[in-house]
Amino acid sequence: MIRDARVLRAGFVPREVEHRDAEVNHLSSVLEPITNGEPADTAIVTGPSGTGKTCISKFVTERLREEVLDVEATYVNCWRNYTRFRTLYQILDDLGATIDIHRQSTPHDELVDRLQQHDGPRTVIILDEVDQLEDPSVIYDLHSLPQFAIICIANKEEELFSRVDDRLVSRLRSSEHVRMGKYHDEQLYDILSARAKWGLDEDVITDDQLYRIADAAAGDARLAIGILRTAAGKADRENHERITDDILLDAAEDARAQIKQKSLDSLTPHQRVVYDIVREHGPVGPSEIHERYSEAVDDPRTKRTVRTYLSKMEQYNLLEAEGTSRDREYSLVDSAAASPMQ
Ligand SMILES: Nc1ncnc2c1ncn2[C@@H]1O[C@H](COP(=O)(O)OP(=O)(O)OP(=O)(O)O)[C@@H](O)[C@H]1O
Repeated sequence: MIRDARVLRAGFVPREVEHRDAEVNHLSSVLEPITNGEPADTAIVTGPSGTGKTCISKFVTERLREEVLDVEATYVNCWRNYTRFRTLYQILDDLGATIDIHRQSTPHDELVDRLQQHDGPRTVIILDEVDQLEDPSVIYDLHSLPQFAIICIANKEEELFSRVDDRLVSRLRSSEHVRMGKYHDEQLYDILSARAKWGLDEDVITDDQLYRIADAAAGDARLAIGILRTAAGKADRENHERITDDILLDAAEDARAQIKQKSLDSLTPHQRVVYDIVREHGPVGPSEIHERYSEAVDDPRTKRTVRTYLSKMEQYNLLEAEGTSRDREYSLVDSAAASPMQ
């Protein structure tokens, strides 16, 4: 049943990406100067969850590295490494320059100095989930170092810009911006079909079933591939020769639950407190959320930061908001109401 399980994993970067030629070309052209040893502009890649931001950024960087010898790449998930220190440390660690850095005592400036002194090949730094940085000034640190080309990935540009100071906003506004929209069903079908071709034995799933997955995933390639993976896994475990319609129905629910759990596990401790407040008191407005949150934690972040937490959780389908910006209220997403598998 399963020919190559890697192809069905969430983080897999395929040899060919589907339907993103314009975005691939745009991003490649922004990074192109580093292939001649020149500094490149910072690129900002935005779009909803599952639109291929990470995949396309890694794909383009890998292709560059295939073309020229002296380009390196490093990837940091800023949601996981949400402090300035951790992001800088992660990059230095990837470059092999963390020996004698003490996790607690080394000042930030020294980490930045180290990066500045780095005299290895030019390096593309992918800052994924960059809108999750508690202190976005790390973008400024990196932006000013010519030996690094930066790709900043975020869901919404406003969220990124609202949290950085003016000098950085003006620099970022003049950066190259690659926007990714949700996929149409046909596009998702093509993405799924390529994965099924490489990952599964022949005739394990029908075209009609692939279309139904595409439809249920509503533009989100992460969910679409998750449904395919879950269905194939179950069919394989139960020794079916094909993916049955019943398996497919359950797979949509299971894949959503898995993605939700992963998103919950990604929340920072402060975000988790905010999520729990909405769970217990929703529907609830941002002011009340902030009040309750400030009482619950020792060093509360600003209202603006908590608003970005709420927006992120909305993007990741953990929370939903109702009302206009004045009377907006948040509650937990009702998973049962998600677009069902037909
Ligand atoms: N155009 C594409 N061609 C082939 N596979 C794709 C394409 N776009 C996305 N994928 C696949 O879909 C999955 C989700 O994509 P990706 O992680 O890049 O989304 P994202 O926009 O970064 O989402 P998030 O904001 O949730 O991190 C990955 O497995 C990726 O390989």
